[in-house]
Amino acid sequence: MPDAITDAPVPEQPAPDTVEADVRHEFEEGELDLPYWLTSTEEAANTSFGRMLRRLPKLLGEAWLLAWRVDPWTAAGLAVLQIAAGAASALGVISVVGVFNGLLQAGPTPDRVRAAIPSLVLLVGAVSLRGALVSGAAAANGRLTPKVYQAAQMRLLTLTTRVDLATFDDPSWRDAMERARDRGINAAEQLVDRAIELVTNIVGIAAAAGVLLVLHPVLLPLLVLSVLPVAWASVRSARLERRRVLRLIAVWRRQRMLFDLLAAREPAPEMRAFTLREFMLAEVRRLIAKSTDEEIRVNTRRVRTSLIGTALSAVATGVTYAVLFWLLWTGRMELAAGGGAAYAINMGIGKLRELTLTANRAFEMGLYFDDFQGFCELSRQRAEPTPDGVAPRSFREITLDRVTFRYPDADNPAVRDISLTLRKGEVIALVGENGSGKSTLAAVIAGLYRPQEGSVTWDGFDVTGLDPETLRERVAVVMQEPTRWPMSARTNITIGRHDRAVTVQTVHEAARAGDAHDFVMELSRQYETLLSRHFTDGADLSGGQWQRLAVSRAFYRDAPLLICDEPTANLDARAEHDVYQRLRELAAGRTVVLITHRMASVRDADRIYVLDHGSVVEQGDHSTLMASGGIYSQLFTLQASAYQSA
Ligand SMILES: Nc1ncnc2c1ncn2[C@@H]1O[C@H](COP(=O)(O)OP(=O)(O)OP(=O)(O)O)[C@@H](O)[C@H]1O
Repeated sequence: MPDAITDAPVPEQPAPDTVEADVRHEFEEGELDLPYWLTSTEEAANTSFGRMLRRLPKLLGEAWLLAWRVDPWTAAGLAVLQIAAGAASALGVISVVGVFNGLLQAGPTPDRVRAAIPSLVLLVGAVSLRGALVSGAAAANGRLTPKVYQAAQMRLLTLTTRVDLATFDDPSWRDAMERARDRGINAAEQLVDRAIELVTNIVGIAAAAGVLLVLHPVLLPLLVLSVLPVAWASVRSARLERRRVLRLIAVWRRQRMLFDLLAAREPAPEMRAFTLREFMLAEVRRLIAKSTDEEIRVNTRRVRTSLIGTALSAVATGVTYAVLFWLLWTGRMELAAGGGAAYAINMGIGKLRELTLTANRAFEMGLYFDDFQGFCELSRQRAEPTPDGVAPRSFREITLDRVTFRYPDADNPAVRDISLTLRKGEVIALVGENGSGKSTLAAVIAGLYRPQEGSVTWDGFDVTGLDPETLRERVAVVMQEPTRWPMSARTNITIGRHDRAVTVQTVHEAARAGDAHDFVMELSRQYETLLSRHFTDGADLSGGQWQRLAVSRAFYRDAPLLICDEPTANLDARAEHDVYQRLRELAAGRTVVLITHRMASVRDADRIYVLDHGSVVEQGDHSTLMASGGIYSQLFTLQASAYQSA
């Protein structure tokens, strides 16, 4: 989208429509025709068939295991009912053949009817029994599949929330997550169904095949042959659809992102202010057109494939019946047996088609369930290690020794070779230009990212040996872009220590410390006001008010290490002054890491680290750094002079 526009080559003195054409050209290539970021999924689509066939039994087993874990009694009941239904339908086939045998045998008609009656009674019994069993199975299924869906959803969320933070910046993991979420969860549910259906079909076919084998062995392979083209067509069709999904998954993601942007409250003002409506709609239209074209193309190919399969199958069925007639013609088979055989062939073809369709659906769902399982496995590999060590309740010293951290897929480290020490009761400031690595370093200190090189120690304990959750229990963070939790004002504060019993006094204290109390009291339901305009009676706050709530949340957390990433960027001058005043009070006995671009706020810090391109280039207190005449003194003087001249 916009990046494609900026990257587009612009001729020196272009005619306006030449630029338009270039831009459009660049634009169109970006999404579908040049999907370098889709290469891996393309490969998956190409290589998945053989692998998938080999994996299918295992996947069916895994889906079944999921169902078994969720509700073993219902799962077992369902399996028994479905298999019994298959057996009843097999009995039906055999009894119909018996009816034919009776009716077509030699002798007077009343004798023939009499001979057919026992089989007819058996047939009625088998059909009724099958009906009852199928209803029972449907009831069990209705109970089981929602639970499987729920279990799959919970597994996905549990694993997603357990991966380490850096994994969220890995696009391949995000793609895998989208695929697992979009289709994988459904596939888990459906695969359980398909696994059972497959068994039922196989029982039914075994009956038809048994009958044919007894009547004449040559009929069975012919029967199989007549269904093979349909099977081929179904599998090919599933692969085409799967390839479409893989090709378009990133386009759909983008489409959904744009859809959310167009429908969400937050970007709505800017969308109007910049008159972006047509621009954005055009982009959505373009993406929809791309995916619709692809869908039509694939649908046409699927229909063509199905037509070829059906035509070939019709020819093979014709051959089967021709062979049957030949057997009757040449006296190799009795007429009575011929009637039964014709019925068994008809039934067999129907059952085999059902089996093919079920197997195909199982195959298709297996592909998506494979995605789901693959994502679960990937997330397990990326799960944060949870060593047994417990972080000390408080600490005297946190030391970073030659720490380097690189985001996934990034060319350069965001912080490199950094050594520093934070002592209890100190206020440490991190300053530097945009992108110099301050937030990343703060996240490393907070235990949110694990550095690839170097070590972080708390009172000499290497954090790699400590359970990260216990470490974070000791840290309070005011994020640069605090999350606007769509919950009440009270919860927005108490979520900072959600497991602590809430008292009015502690909530008010934290809110006062973060300068949030006064405006919260002005809300329609004060602390109980829902902070989301998406719901009736919900309220929204200004950027500064949200920031004050975030500061209050951090105060409420009451942790020995407080990390503030530009806590006052949206605050007015008075609120900023008050917050810093309280931060200084709070710092007594605690450690504060402060990131800010407002140089006046850091002059009282015990130590200031100046970052540039991920490295510490200067350090010391305010007067030392001013005296050295480096970046810090330049930035400070620049800001001070701006105020003085104003
Ligand atoms: N999630 C991420 N994935 C990949 N790269 C990132 C990510 N976050 C930051 N970076 C990159 O890491 C570098 C350091 O970013 P960081 O946010 O730490 O800088 P900063 O000094 O806090 O900037 P600012 O003053 O603008 O907040 C930048 O080059 C940035 O592009």
